[in-house]
Amino acid sequence: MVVFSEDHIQETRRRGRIEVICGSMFSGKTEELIRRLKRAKFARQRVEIFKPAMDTRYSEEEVVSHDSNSIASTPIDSSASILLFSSDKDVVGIDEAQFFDEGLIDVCNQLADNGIRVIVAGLDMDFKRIPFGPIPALLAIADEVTKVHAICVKCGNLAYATHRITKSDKRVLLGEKADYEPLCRACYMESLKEETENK
Ligand SMILES: Nc1ncnc2c1ncn2[C@@H]1O[C@H](COP(=O)(O)OP(=O)(O)O)[C@@H](O)[C@H]1O
Ligand SMILES: Cc1cn([C@H]2C[C@H](O)[C@@H](COP(=O)(O)O)O2)c(=O)[nH]c1=O
Ligand SMILES: [Zn+2]
Repeated sequence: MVVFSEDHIQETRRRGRIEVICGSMFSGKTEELIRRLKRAKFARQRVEIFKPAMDTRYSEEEVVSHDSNSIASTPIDSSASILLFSSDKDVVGIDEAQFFDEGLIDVCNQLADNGIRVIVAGLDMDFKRIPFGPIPALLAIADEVTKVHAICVKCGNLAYATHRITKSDKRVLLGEKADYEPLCRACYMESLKEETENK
């Protein structure tokens, strides 16, 4: 029996489905999204990538990973715009999906129902570990879910949450290593305890 580690059918045959890549910050969500989208392009699929226009962290136009991998994208303000730009596409990628409105759930379903492969990447939880924006509902309706993990910067175990270093209670705060760190559950709890003690 021959076992392929990659399901190549996704890259060559037009078949509607929703794939969600989730995890903490630095877990490799964007790299995995870019990897799948670049492979789809090699397979001559018509690909479009969207990101929230407010995510200007590394670039206004491109989707960029923490390791500087990048791919051209279309920044948009509202999930409804995705439908306008996607009718002639085979594959649609969406990064930083946690920042989109709840309409994204219906948009992804409509695209997949129309035969488009939809690949969504986003944070599953905010810095307080509360499920983030439309991601929990997208996980529910997805055909396939991939949870990726960063390395806990305190102990080297697998990280599962994002700890905010910067003092701010706002839910949305763009940032990277100076503002956030990926931690395992035990180190996350320890950090919260230290913060309470130092108040
Ligand atoms: N603690 C960490 N654990 C794993 N990767 C890390 C860590 N800190 C920095 N990185 C870098 O982040 C990259 C993943 O970046 P990216 O795909 O943009 O993640 P995400 O989109 O999940 O935030 C890794 O390839 C690695 O180079
Ligand atoms: C946890 C958390 C994160 N953010 C912001 C910080 C970054 O700009 C993005 C996440 O980017 P990544 O590709 O997953 O590294 O989200 C936020 O606004 N609020 C939060 O609670
Ligand atoms: Zn740890």
